[in-house]
Amino acid sequence: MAGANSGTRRQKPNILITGTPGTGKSTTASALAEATSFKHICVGDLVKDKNLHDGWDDQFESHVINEDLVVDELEDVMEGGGNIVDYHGCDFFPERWFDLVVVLQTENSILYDRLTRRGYSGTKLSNNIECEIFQVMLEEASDSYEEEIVTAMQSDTIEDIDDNVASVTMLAKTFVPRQLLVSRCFSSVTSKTLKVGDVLREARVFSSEDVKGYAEVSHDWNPLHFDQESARKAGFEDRLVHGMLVSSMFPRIISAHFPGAVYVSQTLHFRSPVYIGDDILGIVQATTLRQTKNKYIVKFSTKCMKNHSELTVLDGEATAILPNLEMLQPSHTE
Ligand SMILES: Nc1ncnc2c1ncn2[C@@H]1O[C@H](COP(=O)(O)OP(=O)(O)OP(=O)(O)O)[C@@H](O)[C@H]1O
Repeated sequence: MAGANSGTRRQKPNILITGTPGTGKSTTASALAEATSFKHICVGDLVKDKNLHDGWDDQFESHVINEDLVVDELEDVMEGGGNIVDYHGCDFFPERWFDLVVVLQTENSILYDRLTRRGYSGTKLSNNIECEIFQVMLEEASDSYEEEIVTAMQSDTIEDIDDNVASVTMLAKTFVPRQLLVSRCFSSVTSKTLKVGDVLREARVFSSEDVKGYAEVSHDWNPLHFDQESARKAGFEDRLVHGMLVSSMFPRIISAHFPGAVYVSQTLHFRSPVYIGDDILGIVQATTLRQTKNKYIVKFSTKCMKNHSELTVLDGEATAILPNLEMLQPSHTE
């Protein structure tokens, strides 16, 4: 599955919203489409409108979807990116289509009431409730896509919808095309849940333009970053990326996952040089969580490694205040 959608040239991500019927896929997808200006594709409607089915199933009271016709119908539009696809299944879509797969989940009694209100009863009702109890959709998504792009989100209340839309919008807006990031990943950690041990990761390759841009704002024009000869004379293999620029991966990773995070401190040890063009993996792991009145103070171990080796180039510790963690379940408190 590795590298399933590498090589894609889309500039905007494709997002799949999946889950058991009634978990709020259409509601969430349409709010998300409004927030992002992405296109909302409701596969159920598409199947009906374009006759992409093999007839009606009396037992399940729904059309028998023709998966091949659906894939053919959507292939071109998915290539362009910027799509939000909503469907209660996900294993037949080509893996390369999606950059983020959101599995909505709803507490069983809430889902039971919602489906009953929609007229579900008998086998249809019990099948769907069982599907939710056994987390069938999460398992299908986990089996079909890379772990890093699959995220489960609770969808019990209207506030959950708002939170989920805000989180996914943030991820969509910070999407970096594959040709710029070697292994961009959406973490399964969401802005609503965090526990000790959770890890956030993101990869980045720093270019000459990045180094020049950093020098322009920092006024650090050290020749080691711009002149190969100077870098070699100083004992390096090539031009260096500013260490502080590399370390900027940490606040970027934390704030991308926890919008509104207030960065309090960061220690840094520069262990090994980073050269322009190196593929760097930033790793941030929650090590302690402390709850105060209405916010959480979280310590993270922070590390950058060369992506294809075990070499640590930079490490340290960060502390941040996270204001929006209503569902946080602290495993450890200080
Ligand atoms: N998080 C939520 N909080 C409150 N109500 C919700 C939530 N999610 C969905 N609902 C309500 O549940 C009903 C079903 O929602 P929706 O149609 O979005 O679900 P769905 O997962 O797309 O279902 P289907 O797969 O059958 O199309 C709607 O009346 C919607 O308003």
